[in-house]
Amino acid sequence: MTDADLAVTAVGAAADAINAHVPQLVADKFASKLFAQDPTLWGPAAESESAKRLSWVGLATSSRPLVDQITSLRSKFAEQGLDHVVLCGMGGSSLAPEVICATDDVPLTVLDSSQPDMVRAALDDRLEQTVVVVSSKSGSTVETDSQRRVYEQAFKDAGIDPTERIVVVTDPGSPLDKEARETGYTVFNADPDVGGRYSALTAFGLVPSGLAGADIGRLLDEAESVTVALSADDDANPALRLGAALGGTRPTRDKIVLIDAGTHAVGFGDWTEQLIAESTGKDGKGLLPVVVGDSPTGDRPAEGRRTSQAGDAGMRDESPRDQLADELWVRLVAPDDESQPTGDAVVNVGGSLGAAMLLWEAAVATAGRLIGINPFDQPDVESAKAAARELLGKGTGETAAPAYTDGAVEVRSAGPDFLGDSATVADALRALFAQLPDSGYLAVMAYVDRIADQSLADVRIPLARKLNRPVTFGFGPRFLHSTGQYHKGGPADGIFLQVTTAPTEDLPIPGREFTFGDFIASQAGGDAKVLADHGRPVLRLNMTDHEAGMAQLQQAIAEVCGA
Ligand SMILES: O=P(O)(O)OC[C@H]1O[C@](O)(CO)[C@@H](O)[C@@H]1O
Repeated sequence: MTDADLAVTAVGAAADAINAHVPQLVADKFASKLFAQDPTLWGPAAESESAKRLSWVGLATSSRPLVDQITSLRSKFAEQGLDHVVLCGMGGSSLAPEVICATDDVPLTVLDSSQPDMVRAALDDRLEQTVVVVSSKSGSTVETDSQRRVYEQAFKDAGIDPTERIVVVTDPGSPLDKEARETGYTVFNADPDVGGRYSALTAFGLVPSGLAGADIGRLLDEAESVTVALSADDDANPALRLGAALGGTRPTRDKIVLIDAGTHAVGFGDWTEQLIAESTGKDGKGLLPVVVGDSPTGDRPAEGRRTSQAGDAGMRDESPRDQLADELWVRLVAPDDESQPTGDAVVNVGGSLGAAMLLWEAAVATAGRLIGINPFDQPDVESAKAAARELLGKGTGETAAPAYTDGAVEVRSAGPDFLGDSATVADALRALFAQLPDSGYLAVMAYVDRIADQSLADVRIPLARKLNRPVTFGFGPRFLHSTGQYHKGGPADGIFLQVTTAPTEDLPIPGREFTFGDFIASQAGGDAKVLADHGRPVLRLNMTDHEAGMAQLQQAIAEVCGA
């Protein structure tokens, strides 16, 4: 099925879900009501939130004035030789620009971390030519505020006026909005009636991307070209079809494996991951995105290959395997790919980037209705932030002594006491894996420098093969703003492997009584505590020496997975 610029082609249980649900969605006029911003579509409990979270349906038009504003600002910076754009932002404030720029092959440094070495590497990179975009809808995200503080200090130390180098994107009236205007920064206010994970076509997606040189006008054209198709009460509507496949399979297939099957959109799975996980993972329900494709975040295998044999052989970076009974495979294909998917429950999705972003936003909103949740709130994210703040108040991120230390790796558990008589890292891994429910998943959460240690993401592959269950990999604290909601609010069947490390060198945060090292440790400690409070098993491995610890971890995984 193709429409202009979009293709949603399904087979097996995915096709059955489409046939079962799309006619009713059409009869209910869901699509036209969605694009008319009807807040009642997800039930009375969701109405107050959805009433202020639906402007994204019209951004292809309403964001148009931004294009010239951003393009002229880019020209002004270019005249000054400022050609290195750094984006400070988390989750919905950075994931879309990362994909937009990687796909347009324009350079953008995405600093979405509190890991001291990663922050320092960004600070040390071409400051003289650097423009920093500080993006935060709420204006209160501590990672972003901390990144802003160190860049302000770095510019001042270099004799550079920060107001000439820092551009702020935030909601009107946010704490950041007020402070930025008082300070004299260039400020773009984003549409307040769009949530972070739906903000790709707002100033949050467009300002960093446009300043970096991406063709943001084309992006809006692409979204505009499919708005009629996506708002049509019609069986061919690609958003209704994809939404039904995502949220309407019976028996439920709630593990959504996102496979790079030749899409031109680099790292698209990372952006979709937050949209799916944070929108649906709540009330003990939801869809778990499992990204197995290329990604600028380092999920790309070490050799950096882009392949497109995914989907046919099962998955790009795993040996051919049978589809699990609770998996839906979504193959992200090239825009002109009209191949038919094969398998038990597979959907091919293709289209230009702008069109695909609007498609997925509408599809997840559709899936949310079928699953019976509010796709626009994130009720469990705050709990981890509060736990992190509590630990910071105690001056450190660590709460408990290690159960034991194996070489350069401190071993701790949180939640159920599952370590037993374990004495090594390999023993601890086996003990954690023994906690995996039949319907469960393993989430690997690595609070490390995601650029320097990007190859760590490859551990997902042997672990998935060994466990024959979905395995996700996320760099911390970035995943806290993406899949973190699902881990806490979704089905309670995850087991968690948390990796933390000693930074090469810590980094103070100007005006704060804690360092980046304290902060990231408290984020990891806080998240582990909240997961434990939800009764989830967490294995916490802390590298007291980074290189030695990482080598030990790789060796232990190889031993346990029988490599
Ligand atoms: O743009 P902000 O307000 O800094 O929030 C960043 C991210 O953190 C969250 O609020 C929670 O994880 C996301 O929904 C959001 O995209």
